Amino acid sequence: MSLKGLFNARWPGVALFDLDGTLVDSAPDLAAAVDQMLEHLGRSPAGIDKVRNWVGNGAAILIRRALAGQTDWEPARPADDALFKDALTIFYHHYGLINGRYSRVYPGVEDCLTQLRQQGCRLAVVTNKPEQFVAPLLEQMGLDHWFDLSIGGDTLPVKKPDPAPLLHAMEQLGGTKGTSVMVGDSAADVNAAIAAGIPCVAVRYGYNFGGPVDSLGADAVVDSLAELL
Ligand SMILES: O=C(O)COP(=O)(O)O
Ligand SMILES: [Mg+2]
Repeated sequence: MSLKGLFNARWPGVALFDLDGTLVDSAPDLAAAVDQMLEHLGRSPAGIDKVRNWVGNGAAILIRRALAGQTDWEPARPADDALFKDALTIFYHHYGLINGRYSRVYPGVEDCLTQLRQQGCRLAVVTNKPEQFVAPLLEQMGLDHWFDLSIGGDTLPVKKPDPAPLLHAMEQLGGTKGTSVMVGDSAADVNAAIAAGIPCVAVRYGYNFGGPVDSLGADAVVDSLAELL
């Protein structure tokens, strides 16, 4: 189905948006906090180009990847448990201080959210980012007022690619599988949507590292959220 057909058949319904790499380019803040954590542990900084590729499966996997200096995507290699816990605590501290400072809303996002709301669509953020960082980032980016609900990576016992966060958000907003759409940037988003039985639009500009976004199996792939309108 074409992008237009996909949306026309579902609107006004429920749109579930991934956060990092879809609505907001948060990699500069995540990279700064990861590098501060690594320096604290006496290690060399990883830099934004590596860190960007480690985002999308939640903070714990981001930190496991950073400790392993991973250049491949799967699986996150196990790290010494005590070291991992320390690293995660240090990362949370630094990210809490820096969250939103260098992050930017992607072009096309404001227009897309404005128009979807005007059409009566209900909107939720469904992210793997830990919940405590979600509201502060949305507020700082001026995006909080668009969303009826946000689900973080630790809001439920499971996170994307498990379908539960998507289904939970959809049900909370009174949506059905026939009237809901997921919009994301990574394999976690597309696989969660497939498992939930709802269509997924993927953006090309985000952080997916598992290969080209076009081969993830999304129902549509766009270069900007403006294309959804
Ligand atoms: O891994 C993360 O913390 C980012 O999560 P998101 O891409 O699901 O917003
Ligand atoms: Mg993402």
